[in-house]
Amino acid sequence: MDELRRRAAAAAAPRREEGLVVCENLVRIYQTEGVEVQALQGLDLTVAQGEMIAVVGASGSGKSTLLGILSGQDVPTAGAAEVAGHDLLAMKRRDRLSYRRDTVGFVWQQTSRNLLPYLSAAENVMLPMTYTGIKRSRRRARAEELLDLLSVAHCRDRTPDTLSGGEQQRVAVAVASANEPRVLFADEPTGELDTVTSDEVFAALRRANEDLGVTVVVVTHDALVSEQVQRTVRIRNGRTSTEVLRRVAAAEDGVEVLTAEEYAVLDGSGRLQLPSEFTERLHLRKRVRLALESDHIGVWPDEAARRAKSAADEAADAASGGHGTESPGSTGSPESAP
Ligand SMILES: Nc1ncnc2c1ncn2[C@@H]1O[C@H](COP(=O)(O)OP(=O)(O)OP(=O)(O)O)[C@@H](O)[C@H]1O
Repeated sequence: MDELRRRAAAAAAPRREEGLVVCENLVRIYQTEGVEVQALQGLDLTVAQGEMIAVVGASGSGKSTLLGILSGQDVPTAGAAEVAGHDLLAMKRRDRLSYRRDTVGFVWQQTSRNLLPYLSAAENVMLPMTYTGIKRSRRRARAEELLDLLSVAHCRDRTPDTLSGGEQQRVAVAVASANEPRVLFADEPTGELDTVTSDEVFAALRRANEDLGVTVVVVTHDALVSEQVQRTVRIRNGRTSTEVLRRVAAAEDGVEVLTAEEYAVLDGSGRLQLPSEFTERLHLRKRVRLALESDHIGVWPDEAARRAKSAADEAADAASGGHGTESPGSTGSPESAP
């Protein structure tokens, strides 16, 4: 009985993962003209304070939907999302405004969305500080410090139309960092830029992360960005599917090498997505057999499906001259397929 009570209590108050950004089982369903689109289908994501991560995924996988929710512009349909202790599902409208002003900063792909065209770079950076009660002289000093840190001090008195695309995006990072946000979200910040310029913008984001201590989440298609952060999270069909972790390790000869390892993401309910190249190769469909070994879990095709595949392989072999070898353990017939 005590055990049942303990389990019920645990289910009623699930222990949240620790992190500055925590999404658990996040769902976002759009309704348009009676059609339902499940943009996020139970997404889990944790970002630690001080981390800089990249989020990648095919078009339509849900990246922008996720950023819209985390930046306080959109509300999820279900699940849990917390940023720096703010519950994004329960947040009231007024709190949402101050959350967007003080807790998070954003950099969008379209430079025109980041900067006001009739203000100079320094005025653009000072603008978000207007409502914080900081004195004008202090606002100007901070704007200049930020522009200097991000290597765009020379752009201080120029309006955006006189800046290159890369300079505009670096000023945008300064604007997004003006109110000392806890997290900076960037949606394809280098999408419209060439490689060299994109490198400079990435360097500015890294500066914000390392020198200002801001946690950074970048949605990107740019390999230059996704391969330079320590963690890249891939979203597939509205869920986090894999993560690549990069580490510097010492090789036998003492030389430091960068290693990158890909992991599947296991959610709070024990679900994971198997990569399609694995499932297709082993003909894994619908059901699989699992076996617990001392240090890993084995995943095998369903026996009936495996027999059907062997039979299909044999038939293909026979058709091509019958020189193939029988698959080990192949005893079934196509009729036994599921
Ligand atoms: N406002 C909306 N109304 C209806 N459906 C939407 C809306 N916004 C997004 N969607 C749908 O939700 C799914 C996820 O879209 P989302 O824009 O988040 O993907 P994405 O990974 O950011 O794509 P891209 O890389 O092309 O920007 C898509 O099927 C999209 O069509």
